[in-house]
Amino acid sequence: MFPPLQNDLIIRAALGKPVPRPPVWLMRQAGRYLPEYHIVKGTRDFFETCRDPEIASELTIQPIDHYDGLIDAAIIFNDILVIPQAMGMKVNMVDQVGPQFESPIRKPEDLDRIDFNCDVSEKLSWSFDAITLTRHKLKGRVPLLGFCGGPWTLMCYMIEGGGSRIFRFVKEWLFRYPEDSHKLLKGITDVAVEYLALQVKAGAQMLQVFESWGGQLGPDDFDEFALPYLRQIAHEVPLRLAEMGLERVPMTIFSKGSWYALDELCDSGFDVVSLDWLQRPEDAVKIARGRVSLQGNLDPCVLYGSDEVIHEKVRKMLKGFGKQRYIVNLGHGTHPTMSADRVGYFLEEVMLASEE
Ligand SMILES: Cc1c2[nH]c(c1CCC(=O)O)Cc1[nH]c(c(CCC(=O)O)c1C)Cc1[nH]c(c(CCC(=O)O)c1C)Cc1[nH]c(c(C)c1CCC(=O)O)C2
Repeated sequence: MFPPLQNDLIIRAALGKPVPRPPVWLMRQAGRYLPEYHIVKGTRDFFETCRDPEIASELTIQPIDHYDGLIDAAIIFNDILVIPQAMGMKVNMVDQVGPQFESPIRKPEDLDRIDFNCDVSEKLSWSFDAITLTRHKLKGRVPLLGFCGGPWTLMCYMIEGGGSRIFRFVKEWLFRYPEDSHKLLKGITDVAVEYLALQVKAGAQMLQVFESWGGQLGPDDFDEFALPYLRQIAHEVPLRLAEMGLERVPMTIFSKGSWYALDELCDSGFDVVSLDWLQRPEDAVKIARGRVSLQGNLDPCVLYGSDEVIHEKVRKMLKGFGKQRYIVNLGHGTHPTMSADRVGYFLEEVMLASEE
């Protein structure tokens, strides 16, 4: 049904199969640092671009064209906040501010407003259409990744109503209303499982869960409020795929700031653990003991640095992780103020270092 895959490096690396060189892609590789992103997006509303399969597929493929041959995966152009939207919440993307929820949930009674039984295939149908169209347009050049937000991270946005510095409201839930917190986290998890499985049905060849606010939790609270739901996702998505008669695909967990949980994340059922730059590659490899593949982890701001610094840091990173069971990436997403040429220089250095 889809064109045959010509580059399966990331799938092989994720599953621990031998690769001639480590694959590379970048979190937020589609977006505002690319001049052509602004041309296509224009003044359109951000979520409108996500919901339009033609535009979403074009934005997804932009970095693949721009860095032709230097990027080994495409990630569907979308956002983690579409799960709260599917569950009935209104979210706007405000220029220079970021996401803003119209009425965040602040008290346990507000859970009555959340649609825990939403019909994912219907509510997010546009997202599946975008994945299917993108798979065709990619013509098998690189695998297409699907994704969703981690339950704890989505709970943060649903309660805080946007970004936050101290996460006062969501932490009040954890420490005052733990049962309601678990009810919400469980509800988000169920939707996430269905959403990920349906992305695979639509054509996604690998999946990543973005638990971007993982590091806001201390180790005990991570074990109570984040880890069990991540485990549930890793366990249930393959079961749901089997029910639908589909083969499982590799799954990655990126829990930013959760360095203390690396050992547990290696046993959580994911194939790949994606790291931020707070961890030394050598230490991560030791802790992982070959249980998973690792992804990451250059500080994205290194891309603001000189040629020499990028050259050195790329080599040090590759030496630390080794070239097998490893996917090259940044430790978090690209920034809008990065230069597309510097991103290109980084990718070229990765290719050179991989062949040394
Ligand atoms: C936390 C989070 C969000 N969204 C996402 C996360 C997890 C990753 C991370 O931790 O960064 C995930 C995401 N968001 C986007 C993608 C697309 C695919 C890709 O990685 O290229 C992905 C994977 C597009 C986007 N998502 C967003 C943009 C910018 C939209 C625009 O203004 O043009 C893009 C390209 C908007 C967004 N979406 C979100 C925020 C906080 C913002 C505002 C960011 C900002 O203003 O700098 C929520």
